[in-house]
Amino acid sequence: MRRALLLAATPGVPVGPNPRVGCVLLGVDGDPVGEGFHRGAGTDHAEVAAIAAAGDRARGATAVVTLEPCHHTGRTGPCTAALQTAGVTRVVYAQADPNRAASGGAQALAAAGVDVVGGVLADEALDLNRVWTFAMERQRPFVTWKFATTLDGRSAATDGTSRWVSSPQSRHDTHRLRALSDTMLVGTNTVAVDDPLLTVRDDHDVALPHQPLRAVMGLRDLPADRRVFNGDAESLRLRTRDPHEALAELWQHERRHVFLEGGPTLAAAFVRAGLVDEVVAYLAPKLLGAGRNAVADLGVTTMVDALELEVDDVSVVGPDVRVRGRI
Ligand SMILES: NC(=O)C1=CN([C@@H]2O[C@H](COP(=O)(O)OP(=O)(O)OC[C@H]3O[C@@H](n4cnc5c(N)ncnc54)[C@H](OP(=O)(O)O)[C@@H]3O)[C@@H](O)[C@H]2O)C=CC1
Ligand SMILES: Nc1c(N[C@@H]2O[C@H](COP(=O)(O)O)[C@@H](O)[C@H]2O)[nH]c(=O)[nH]c1=O
Repeated sequence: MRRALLLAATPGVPVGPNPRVGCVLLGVDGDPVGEGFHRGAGTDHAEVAAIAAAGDRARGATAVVTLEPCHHTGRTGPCTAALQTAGVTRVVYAQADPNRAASGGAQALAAAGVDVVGGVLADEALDLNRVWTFAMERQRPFVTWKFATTLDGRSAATDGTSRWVSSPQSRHDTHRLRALSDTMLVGTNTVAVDDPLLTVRDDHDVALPHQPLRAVMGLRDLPADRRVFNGDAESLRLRTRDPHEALAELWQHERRHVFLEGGPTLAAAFVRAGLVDEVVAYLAPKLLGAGRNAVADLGVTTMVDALELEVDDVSVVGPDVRVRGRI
């Protein structure tokens, strides 16, 4: 299972809405005879890739897989059928499939006479697909709200400028985090004021080959020549002010992880709706004294009602401090 977990964690995969999955096939004498991992929606599932690698040696084999084998036809066929056709007689999996559409594989295999064991290193498998699992259980994308603020809690100066609050090191770090998501999200006013690109770029400011969707939320019309609508990545207008509606639409587009980059108005709307699942704040050692608050009104009027973060990481990034936590 540790080998299967390593395969699942292969960097750069999967591309698209699917989880990371790895599989090792052990032949009748217990030696590995094939292995595989999932590369992204529409490509072979890990079990099918491992079976292809094992060939005839899959007959009588044990499949060790990080996620319960799927039992549905999506873009590809059910792994339960592929395992049985290949003659696999035992299946050991880590995490039960939280995807309602694809679950039931363990039960189906057991009913067909396959020896099935679940839950082996389940926590490690879950950790690998933390965001995807959350999204599947809630049937909506996981939301990370990231913002950069001065020490006195400002995200822009009074004239609207915010380039830059955080240091180059922090901004490189942000691009690393952007790359982990499948959707960038900002409000219409950030597009109007900042004209952001919202792409994922490397340390030399070059766009990476795979880009998240760039979503802009709000009702107003925006000029077509804003950079967020250029051809560097896909763009989407979410013509709503309702965070639930926006996430539902993104879910329809098979989005699992939204990276909300502001501004303060949109961020407040998501916080008030209880739809921020992770906060990443970069605190820059700068003072503005006036300007835009890092987040707009949250309806909190007294200290005991302050929203508190359960902090799981505090790191120094260049001259800034990065705080990560859950509300
Ligand atoms: N330091 C940082 O990390 C960041 C700083 N900034 C700075 O923040 C400023 C822009 O922030 P801000 O003005 O708050 O803009 P936002 O990007 O939050 O956009 C606000 C607009 O979004 C639309 N909207 C969508 N959903 C809602 C909702 N639920 N409630 C209210 N409005 C909604 C409204 O416009 P509509 O009429 O179209 O519906 C609203 O005017 C700029 O100065 C920018 O530089 C921005 C991002 C990050
Ligand atoms: N000002 C500010 C941030 N602002 C966010 O980054 C967007 C610009 O993205 P791009 O055009 O792709 O570089 C901007 O519109 C806003 O959403 N981010 C930060 O890490 N640090 C900062 O100081």
